[in-house]
Amino acid sequence: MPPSLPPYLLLQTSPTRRRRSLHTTASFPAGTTLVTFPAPLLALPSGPAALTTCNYCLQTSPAPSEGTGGGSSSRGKLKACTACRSAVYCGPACQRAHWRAGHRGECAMLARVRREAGKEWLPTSVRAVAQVMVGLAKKGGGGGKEKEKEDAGGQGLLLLKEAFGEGEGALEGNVDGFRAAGEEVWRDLELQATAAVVYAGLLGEGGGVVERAREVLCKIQTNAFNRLDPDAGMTGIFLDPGLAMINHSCVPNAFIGFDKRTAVLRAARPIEEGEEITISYIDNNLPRAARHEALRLYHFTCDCLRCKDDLDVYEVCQASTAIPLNSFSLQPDLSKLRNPPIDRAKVTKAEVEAIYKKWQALAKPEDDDEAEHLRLAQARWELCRPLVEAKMWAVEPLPTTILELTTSWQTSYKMVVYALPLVCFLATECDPFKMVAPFMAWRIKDMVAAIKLLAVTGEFTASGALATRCTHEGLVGTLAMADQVSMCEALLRLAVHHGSVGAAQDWEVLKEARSMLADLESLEGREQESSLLRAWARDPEDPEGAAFFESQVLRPIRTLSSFAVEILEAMLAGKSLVRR
Ligand SMILES: C[S@@+](CC[C@H](N)C(=O)[O-])C[C@H]1O[C@@H](n2cnc3c(N)ncnc32)[C@H](O)[C@@H]1O
Repeated sequence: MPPSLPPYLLLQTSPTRRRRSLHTTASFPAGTTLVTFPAPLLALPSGPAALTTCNYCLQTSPAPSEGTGGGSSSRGKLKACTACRSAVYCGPACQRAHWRAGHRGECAMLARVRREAGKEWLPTSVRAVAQVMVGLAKKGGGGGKEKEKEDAGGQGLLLLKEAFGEGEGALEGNVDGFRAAGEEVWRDLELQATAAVVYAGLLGEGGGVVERAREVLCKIQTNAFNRLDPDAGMTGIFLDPGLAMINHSCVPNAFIGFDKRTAVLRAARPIEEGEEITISYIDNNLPRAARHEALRLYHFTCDCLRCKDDLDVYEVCQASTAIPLNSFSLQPDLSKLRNPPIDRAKVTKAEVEAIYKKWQALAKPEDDDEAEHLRLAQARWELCRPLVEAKMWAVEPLPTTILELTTSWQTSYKMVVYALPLVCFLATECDPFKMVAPFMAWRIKDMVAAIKLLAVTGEFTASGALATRCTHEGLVGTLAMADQVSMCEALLRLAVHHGSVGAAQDWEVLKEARSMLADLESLEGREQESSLLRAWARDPEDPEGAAFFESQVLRPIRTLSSFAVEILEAMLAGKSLVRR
């Protein structure tokens, strides 16, 4: 039993290809933190990010500044290890902790690679395999196993040997699956394994050391998680033998978040006693063929309910036990989540698969050329037309098409005002159906994006500049009439409440939301509005608070959201922008 697992999660072993799985011995409400994994076997920033991300806590920092010319180099606020200069840290505490957690074993190797091969960093998988191989090559302390257990490093070494060994506690490697995946895949693994062995200085060991390293790589590919950071995107890999016992489902009951060097497993919906804990290894909202393609790396065919019955995102949402959590959200109309107003007759699932394939095949512009990006957005929107006709806004690739456009408009002088209806649309018509639990990070991120846009449009409204920056009279009129400060306060209360459940307490987005809320609460002359919103946040059924939220927040957000499609049609399909 991996030591990182608590007693209320039972490891079960069956002879099927799924082998081991984790089951609960108790029930848990949605949002419960089930386990934290603070001491991974491997936690690495990705490739070159080793020079811009603290190698221990994995926090990124501003762009590197020039070295000081002495024995150590300074990279922004990060300081490099003076010996290898290939691992950087945000402070001495992280540097010391990383030394104990594994840098002790790789420092000399990284220094040699820099000296002899001129490489400042290694590809993530190569560095990971080299780290493991160096660890496995260690003979252990002079005092034997018992002595090894006594010190923290020894404990880590024992776990490493167990995970990458052959015994019962060994990680699944799917080696036969990788071998059967074809010559190209197998050869590529060999190249990476060879590089790791060479860099680790173990080539002379003989005895099938490259073969051994390839098996290590197979285990890492099967069990390490891409450390997905909602702010910075992908930032490296994370492997814990306990976390690695959790199987995949496209309708998972749990999800992983990352907080610096710790992975946190939380319940995505209420979980019953005895249920298997599952997470999604991939973006589970893609159409089935795309999901199965993404899962090929794991060498199994998913037979979850979503796959068996080919359920789309709306069918999954309709059956979700997390729906009631939306009473306190921007989509409190629970009947809409249970009976979405879509027209399935307009597009078949096979057509959705075909749309997704063509959408993926569209070439992305290589630079920032605005015209090229617009052409791509137009082509994507045209491909998604059957989904638009069916009003299936939450079915990929439509929400991603809208999200990418919104993200680029947010920072565009010309388009920023139009980004607001789009982000309101995402937060009400796409996100709640795709991610039913309101504490999911992407739902919170879109709400915070709406708050920031409201702050921008609020300034334009106050200065009278709005009408000159926007030709959509409905949008101008709605913003002129809206109490944009109360809208911001309500969104902030939602973000802070749900962010505190589903994310790390020092998640940047959450910290920012907390500080913006404190600023708004201290504004003079808004005592009445604030008190009504506080009442609604305490109890979403509070009659006065709920009425205020409905009329001053939800109604304008729905109106803004209702402009999104005509704005998209005008900007992407050349239709006129309706003036009202
Ligand atoms: C991270 S491990 C999960 C633990 C694994 N079951 C074990 O016994 O070590 C990932 C591997 O587990 C298996 N697996 C995970 N989810 C599965 C599923 N839904 N159906 C079948 N096999 C699955 C696959 O072999 C996959 O490559």
